[in-house]
Parts: sequence; structure tokens; C-alpha cells
Amino acid sequence: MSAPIAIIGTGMAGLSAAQALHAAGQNVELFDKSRGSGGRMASKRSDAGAVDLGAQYFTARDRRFAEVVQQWRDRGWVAEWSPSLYNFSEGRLLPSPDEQIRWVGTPRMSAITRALLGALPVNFGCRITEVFRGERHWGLQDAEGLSHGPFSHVIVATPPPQAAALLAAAPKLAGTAASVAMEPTWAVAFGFSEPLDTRVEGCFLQDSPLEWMARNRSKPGRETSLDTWVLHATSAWSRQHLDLPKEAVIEHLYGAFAEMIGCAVPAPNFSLAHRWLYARPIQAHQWGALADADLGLYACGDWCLSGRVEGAWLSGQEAARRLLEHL
Ligand SMILES: Cc1cc2nc3c(=O)[nH]c(=O)nc-3n(C[C@H](O)[C@H](O)[C@H](O)COP(=O)(O)OP(=O)(O)OC[C@H]3O[C@@H](n4cnc5c(N)ncnc54)[C@H](O)[C@@H]3O)c2cc1C
Ligand SMILES: NC(=O)C1=CN([C@@H]2O[C@H](COP(=O)(O)OP(=O)(O)OC[C@H]3O[C@@H](n4cnc5c(N)ncnc54)[C@H](O)[C@@H]3O)[C@@H](O)[C@H]2O)CC=C1
Repeated sequence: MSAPIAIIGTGMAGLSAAQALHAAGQNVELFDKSRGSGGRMASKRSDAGAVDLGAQYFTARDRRFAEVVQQWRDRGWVAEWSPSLYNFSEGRLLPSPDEQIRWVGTPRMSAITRALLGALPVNFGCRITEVFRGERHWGLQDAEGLSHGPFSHVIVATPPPQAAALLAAAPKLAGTAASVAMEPTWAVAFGFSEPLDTRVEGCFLQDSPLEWMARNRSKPGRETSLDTWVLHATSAWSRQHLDLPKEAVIEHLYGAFAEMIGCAVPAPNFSLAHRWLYARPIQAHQWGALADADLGLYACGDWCLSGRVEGAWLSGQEAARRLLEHL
């Protein structure tokens, strides 16, 4: 039996690649520094149930992705979310309905990657620090000093700063990954025991420290014990306040929220903050995936395409396609 293919990262891109390779009869082994899959599609378990702190929903504009999302829907992994949408601009909060179809994982965003992972072999809590070439195969070194391998190929499916370091054996790929600048996002969640007296379920904001807010429990299948809200600060605000303590971030963004939501906002029964350091690429690219087929080293992720869930999935497919065509 040939050595398996290592995939570093169990976000949407890594799992998309894993699925495509598995379907083509290849053995894969996955690694992630986190305790679970999902990456930026993670949902945080909290006193208020699970809240989607990263990706809020996704759209499917590419035909291939739209088809696969229909399959996920048929399996109960995703459902359509049709929030009562608003827009906040120049100090005015106004309804902003549209026809866009928006998808969410059920009962939480991370349910999708968990389902995609299925029974594939995975090492969680395993931060890979080096990808090294042996005589015939690849090996991985983790932060505990343990080696993993041998592997026939390696797919790096992490955000670009981590990818650049892991791709050192292929300087051209490493350089491309290093050229991608990422923007941060501060996310906060609040839970209220009494539902807020508002019709807003999702809101895009301009001229505010916030760029997005959502009523988490308006999404299908969510626990409803508390009225939970997720707020995302703009990239600019997040960059300016990158090192602010979490309590101060919560206080600032609570103030911005209470000012614009247009109803009484009591002190929350629950709050948390999370800093996404590498939330999104400053600009989109059209690379699909990065490949050094002769070496057997590949990279994929949202940053190779649109910087969205759809881009991550497409990029994972592209990495797998290029690898398979070179076998
Ligand atoms: C706040 C926020 C809101 C967003 N909102 C939306 C939205 O509404 N709609 C949308 O379409 N997209 C949204 N996005 C973007 C979307 O979440 C991403 O495009 C997508 O999830 C990226 O997937 P990925 O697999 O490329 O990377 P990631 O999800 O980042 O996965 C990379 C994985 O690699 C792991 N990893 C990193 N380094 C190592 C290492 N050294 N060793 C082992 N494992 C490692 C990480 O733990 C992670 O699990 C949002 C993102 C953020 C942060
Ligand atoms: N905070 C972060 O780190 C990230 C946030 N991301 C957001 O994820 C969303 C995903 O994008 P798509 O899939 O294209 O989704 P989409 O088509 O719903 O939104 C795209 C953009 O269009 C605008 N928009 C869409 N609908 C409305 C509306 N009804 N009223 C007012 N404005 C509207 C809004 O500015 C939004 O950002 C976007 O909002 C991104 O900004 C993507 C990646 C990272």
C-alpha cells in the first residue's frame, strides 16, 4: 500500500480536498492544531449553547458548489437561513430584504465540517511546525517534537501566514503564500434572557465599528434558551484594536450595538469575545490552489480564491484535482 496523503488543516478547504481524494480511493490523514474541525467555520460552545463566531452563512454561486450544497441539505447538514435583513447606514436602521439564498450548518456551522470529516483519520490538537522531505517520502514535525509520516504528498490547507512557513520546501509556493495579507476580525457574542424587542435577525452596517450582526437563534435548528447575538467588527476597527483586552472589546462593541439596534438593550447575561487574527484576505485571487506537482506539495484555502466558504471548498477541490492528475 502506498503512503497516505497528509492534509494540514480541517477547515472547509482541507476537508473538501480530503473528500475528493477519499472518493478517488486515496488514503488521507488529517492534522489540525485545534481540538475540532471547522477552522473559521467554527462554532463555540458556551453557556448560551453553540454560537457561530466565524462564518455566519454562505452563498453558493458556483454551479459545482451549489450542487454539493444541495446534497448537504438532503443529508440534513445545512439549511437555508432567511433572516429578516436590515441595513444600518448614516445612523439609520432600515429593512433591506433581498432574494439571495443563504446557507448555514445545522444545528451549528461546524456541523458541516464535522460531517465531512466523518470517519477519516485525524489528529486534533496537533500543530504542525515543519513539513520535511525524507528520501522518498514526506514527514511532518509537530510542536511537541513528534514526527508523523511517511506521506506520499502533503496538502497545506491553513491560512497563508501558517502556510508560508509549512511550504518552506517549495520556496515559490511559500513566497506566494507569504504575499497574501490577511485582515483581522473581532467577534463578540451576547446572550439575553429576555428576547430583545426587535425584528432584526441579520444586519449589514456602514459608518460603524460593526460591519455585521446576527441573531444566532434565528438560524434553523439552534438552541433557543437565550436570545444570542453575534457581532463582527470591521477590519479597520479590529486592526486598530487588535491588542485590546477582551473585556474592553466587549464593552466597546456592546455600546455600538445598543446605539444602533433601536430597542432597549439590558446588560447581557452572557458575553464572549474572540479575535480572528487571519480572518480574511485583503484581496481575492484566482489561483485556485498552489501546486508543486514534482515535489508533491500543494496548498489550498479561501485565500487562493474568493476569501469565502465557497472559495475554500473550490480551492480544496482544485488541490485534489491537481494532485490526482499527477499520480
Ligand atoms: C469572522 C469571520 C466571518 C466570516 N463570515 C463569512 C461569511 O459570512 N460567509 C463566508 O462565505 N465566509 C465567511 N468567512 C470566511 C470563511 O470562514 C472562510 O473563507 C473559510 O472558512 C476558510 O476555510 P479554510 O479551510 O480556507 O481555512 P480555515 O477555516 O482557517 O482552516 C484552516 C485550519 O488550519 C488549522 N491550522 C492552521 N495552522 C495549523 C498548523 N500549523 N498545524 C495544524 N493545523 C493548523 C486551523 O486550526 C484551521 O482549522 C468569515 C470568516 C471570519 C473569520
Ligand atoms: N468578517 C470576516 O472576517 C469575513 C466576512 N465575510 C463576510 O461574509 C459575507 C459573505 O459574502 P457573500 O457570500 O458574497 O454574501 P452576501 O451576498 O450576502 O453579501 C455580500 C455583501 O453584499 C452586501 N449585501 C448583501 N445583501 C445585502 C442586503 N440585503 N442589504 C445590504 N447589503 C447587502 C454586504 O455588504 C455584504 O457584505 C460578506 O458579508 C462578507 O463581508 C467574508 C469573509 C470574512
